[in-house]
Amino acid sequence: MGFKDESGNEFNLLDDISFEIKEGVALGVVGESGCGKSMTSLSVLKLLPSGVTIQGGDILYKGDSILDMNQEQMEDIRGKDISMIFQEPMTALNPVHTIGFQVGEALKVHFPGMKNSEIKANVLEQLELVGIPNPETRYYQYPHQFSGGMRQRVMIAMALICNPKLLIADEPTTALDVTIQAQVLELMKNIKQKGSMMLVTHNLGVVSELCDEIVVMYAGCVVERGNIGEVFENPKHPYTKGLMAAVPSLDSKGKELYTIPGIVPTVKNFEKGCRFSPRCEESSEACKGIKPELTRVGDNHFVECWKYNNSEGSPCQK
Ligand SMILES: Nc1ncnc2c1ncn2[C@@H]1O[C@H](COP(=O)(O)OP(=O)(O)OP(=O)(O)O)[C@@H](O)[C@H]1O
Repeated sequence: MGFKDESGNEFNLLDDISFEIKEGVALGVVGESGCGKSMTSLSVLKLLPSGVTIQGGDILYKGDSILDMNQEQMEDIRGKDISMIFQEPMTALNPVHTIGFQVGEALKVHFPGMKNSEIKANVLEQLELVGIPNPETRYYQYPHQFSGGMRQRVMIAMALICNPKLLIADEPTTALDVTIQAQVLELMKNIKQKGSMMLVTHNLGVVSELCDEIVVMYAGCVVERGNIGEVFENPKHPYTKGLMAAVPSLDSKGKELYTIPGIVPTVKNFEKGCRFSPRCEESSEACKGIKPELTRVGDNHFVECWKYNNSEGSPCQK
């Protein structure tokens, strides 16, 4: 996936992204800001910002290519089969429509035969399920009458109203304060029982609580992915190890918190070889020049690092 700058130069924002979300599985996508998490999740629903295009590869939903789908087919899938929760509920909600209208809109679009009374009953049930008190009253209220946490619950109700097979949640708790975050996470845990989930977050703690599998992204690439237990117990990529070491814990109280040296490069400054090598404490000459391939290092555990590329692993079958 790439874009052209003002001078017409083309840049690859995402490269060689490969992963699968199986039915009933919650996948966490982590990485620092600017690593490409949001671009990856937006591409699943073809909601990329203008100027950013997908130039190769494929995105399959139940075996069908999303990239080959036309506008009408995409509209049929969005909100019904695959739905999305965004970081900022206020920007995603329309201030001039009631909450009831907005939550029920997807039902009207996807189930045109559904009676208004049925739509309302479904909306009230959904508002109740996501923990909004007094749904009968709240149904007729507007977004500005809701707190940040309640607005996020409305967003979740909107995303779930058609019982999607896959829910994509991009930093669903970032804009909320800590106590509300905990409540929304609890809600997400319940949602997880109902289908597949792709959870985009900076927060490894959230991933460990909610997810079955993890994808670690760095500078537009997947650098490690696999089963959550395996990756957390035995992280292989120096970047994953760095992210884990940077999580504060009770043991680290009073000690200086580890930070990964340097910053994520912008797309114009990606290294030719391993993109993490300039920040990597384990890098060697082998890391410069050619990008490593994603390599299998366990049953469901893959890593893109020269340390494993030639010796311990075998190339991943994409
Ligand atoms: N509209 C755009 N046009 C071109 N490049 C963009 C655009 N939006 C984002 N980018 C670039 O794409 C790359 C990936 O950004 P993305 O938002 O996917 O990262 P992220 O990991 O989700 O970050 P965050 O956690 O801050 O949301 C970054 O280098 C960013 O600068």
